[in-house]
Amino acid sequence: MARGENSAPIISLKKVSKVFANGTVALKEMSLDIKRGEFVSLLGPSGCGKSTALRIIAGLSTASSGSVTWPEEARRGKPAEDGGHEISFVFQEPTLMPWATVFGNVWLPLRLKGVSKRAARDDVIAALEMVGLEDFADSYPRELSGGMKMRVSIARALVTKPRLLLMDEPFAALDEITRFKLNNDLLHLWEKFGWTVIFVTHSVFESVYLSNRIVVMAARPGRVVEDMAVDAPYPREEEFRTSPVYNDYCRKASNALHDAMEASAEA
Ligand SMILES: Nc1ncnc2c1ncn2[C@@H]1O[C@H](COP(=O)(O)OP(=O)(O)OP(=O)(O)O)[C@@H](O)[C@H]1O
Repeated sequence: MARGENSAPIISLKKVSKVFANGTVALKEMSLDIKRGEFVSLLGPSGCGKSTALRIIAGLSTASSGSVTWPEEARRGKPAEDGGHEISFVFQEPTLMPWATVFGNVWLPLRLKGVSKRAARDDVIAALEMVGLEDFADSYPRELSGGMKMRVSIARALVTKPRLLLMDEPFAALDEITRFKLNNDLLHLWEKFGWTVIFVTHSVFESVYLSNRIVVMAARPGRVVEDMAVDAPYPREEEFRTSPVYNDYCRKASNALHDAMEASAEA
């Protein structure tokens, strides 16, 4: 079956609202179905609720109203153990433990599940190989560049073999060359392993390059204003960045973002 087609959504948000204690309406009636294998970007101006939506999906925050369900799991009759839903989260900052080696940092999620260092070894090395850092297992974070630290953070997210990868502006703090390189590496991994990815970004260019679907959001209150497919084949390599089809999608996404910002300013 082609990715994302003819299957129950992996996660379904129905009219999800989030009102913080100070009265801020971070999300208003957000509905979103994500299917297995999709690479979905949440694109929108600052404050439109992208991170809030991701945190609710991850179970790090709860909705004030509306529902968050996992229809595919329910259909398989196999809810995730301990409500875990096989999710991993990558934040904008690598958030590595400075006193631990690269190996120790990547081992952490398994260690928290009670997996010993010896038992975790193969999985940790496999995750480091995925991000090209297998030779740096004994290095400390201070010895690594910004891009390498982010790779460690990604390896730490991958070591538990998640089905859903949530990424909150993971490359925003990196220089453009490193960002492009990590974009390519992430796409290669996604194509190989078939995860589902929800990727938060401010960048039109990054969202078009990576995703097969872009959900554009507006602020005050945070809401979905456009849901557009990026119907360009993978693998996408550097030539895609200079192709007419890429430019067309960037223009479309840029117009949608512009409209979203106007809608946010008017609100
Ligand atoms: N804990 C909180 N208490 C009160 N308001 C909050 C809290 N967290 C977020 N907000 C507000 O909710 C709105 C949505 O925030 P959120 O961080 O989800 O937006 P975002 O689209 O991810 O923004 P950015 O792109 O700047 O990271 C903003 O107005 C923000 O100030």
